[in-house]
Amino acid sequence: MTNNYIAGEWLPVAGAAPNINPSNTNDVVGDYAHASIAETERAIAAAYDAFPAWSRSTIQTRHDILKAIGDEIHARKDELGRLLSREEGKTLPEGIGEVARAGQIFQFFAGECLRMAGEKLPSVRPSVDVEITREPVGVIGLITPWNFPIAIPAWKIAPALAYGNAVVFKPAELVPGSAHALAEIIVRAGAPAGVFNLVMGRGSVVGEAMLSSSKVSAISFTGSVLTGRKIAQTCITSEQMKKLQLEMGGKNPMVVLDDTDLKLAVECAVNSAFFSTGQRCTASSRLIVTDGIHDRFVAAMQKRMQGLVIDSALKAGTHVGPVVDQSQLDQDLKYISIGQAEGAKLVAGGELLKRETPGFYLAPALLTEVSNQMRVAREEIFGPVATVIRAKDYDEALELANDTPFGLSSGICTTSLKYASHFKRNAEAGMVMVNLPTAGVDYHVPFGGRKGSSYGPREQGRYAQEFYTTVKTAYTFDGNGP
Ligand SMILES: NC(=O)C1=CN([C@@H]2O[C@H](COP(=O)(O)OP(=O)(O)OC[C@H]3O[C@@H](n4cnc5c(N)ncnc54)[C@H](OP(=O)(O)O)[C@@H]3O)[C@@H](O)[C@H]2O)C=CC1
Ligand SMILES: O=C(O)CCC(=O)C(=O)O
Repeated sequence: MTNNYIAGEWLPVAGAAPNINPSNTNDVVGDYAHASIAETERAIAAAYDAFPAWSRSTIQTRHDILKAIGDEIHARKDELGRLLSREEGKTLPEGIGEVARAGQIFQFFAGECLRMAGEKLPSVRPSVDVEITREPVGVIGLITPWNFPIAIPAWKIAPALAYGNAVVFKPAELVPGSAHALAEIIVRAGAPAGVFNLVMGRGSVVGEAMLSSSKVSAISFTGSVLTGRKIAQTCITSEQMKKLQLEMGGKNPMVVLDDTDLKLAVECAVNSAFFSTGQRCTASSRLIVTDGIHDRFVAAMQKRMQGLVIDSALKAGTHVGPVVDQSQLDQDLKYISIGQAEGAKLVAGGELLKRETPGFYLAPALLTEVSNQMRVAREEIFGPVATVIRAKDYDEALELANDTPFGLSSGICTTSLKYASHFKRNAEAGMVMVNLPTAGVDYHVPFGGRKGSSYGPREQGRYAQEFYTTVKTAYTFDGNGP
């Protein structure tokens, strides 16, 4: 059984759960610990005790630890990528790519340790100086989803440690393997006891213990809107007001205009909607296509989708791996039926597939004749299911793109500089992509959305310091006269 890492020790715990390979449900990746409330509280207390010393550690110490973590992840990207793909179901190139990205994130934040800066300003009063500095926040609880088993933990853990915070990390129950491997690397790199704690287990047990603890100053969460709202309700009450960062769902539009390069638009749509099995909060799930190109676009999509290889994540040549588990598969199938019942037409995919090994294989689905008011166009499905919505022109396409409760990523495919520039300025989203998939972001720039997609400061890049630090303004009177 694989243990939790609490207070500087790998601790055996009472409970464990099997980690199943979605490409082959007969393959158990391992049995991973399930922590209790008491064990979670122990991890929180250890982080709380370790915080003062770590917050005063030198930037060189933090840099060296983060760099060692990033370097080891990078050096082992093939092996760790295989583990990730085995437990989550994204293809091997996607798994290896994600691990490489996690390594780069730690290397980036190693550099950020050395780039911490403050400000010195004149005061409005004589002989007074004002200094503005950033300080760590305290113990930060990190709650992560299953769809990016190492990159999302990396982009929360790396800035948390870089800016001097102590961490209690709860990975998603479905993907403990990558989290455990990452924890081993962090420990090996020399993070002092208590500074980093891995507590695997249920959201309803471990997660909730973190939310209600007065020793946890801040929570960074990525996952569903439902859980995000619940977290907000627990963390911001009359009893406690934790600092919060919530990254939740998306219903990301990709606008395709008449003047687009059709081949490019189809590649962007297939990548955004179906790669990583559509299980990305940045996935394009609404393809908003103007009249003049609509039918040609749908036909080209059907043709392109016929060429997609859906198979085991670990098999060479697979383009789309399995859905992560039975419950997500049920959700995908349910939404395909809901769409059809609402009047949408299933023009490609949507059927269950049998492969050499038993797994959750679903042919990516394309629904046409979708209106923006249908449930399939409004609710996050989180699977390889895309909808096509017809628009009469650019203005209507933009209006439809913005008519959603979400606002994470928004894309446009066009050869027109005029429309691309207008879209960049007017898309109501945190990220805008021109002639690119809506998913797949750089690791050194801010990530996050608007409206129902995100709450709190941005993640990633140097903007991450907004969440992982707190600002101090210090005034000094030097005793001299004016
Ligand atoms: N926007 C995004 O990036 C993501 C969106 N989703 C959406 O969420 C749906 C369900 O996926 P799911 O993984 O269940 O998402 P959840 O939001 O339930 O899970 C995300 C994380 O939160 C934890 N969690 C669950 N309940 C609580 C709680 N009460 N208190 C604290 N932490 C909690 C989970 O733990 P545990 O491991 O026990 O579940 C997991 O670590 C998907 O179908 C998709 O629509 C999912 C993943 C990512
Ligand atoms: O698109 C990406 O690169 C990141 C997506 C993501 O963070 C998510 O799906 O949770």
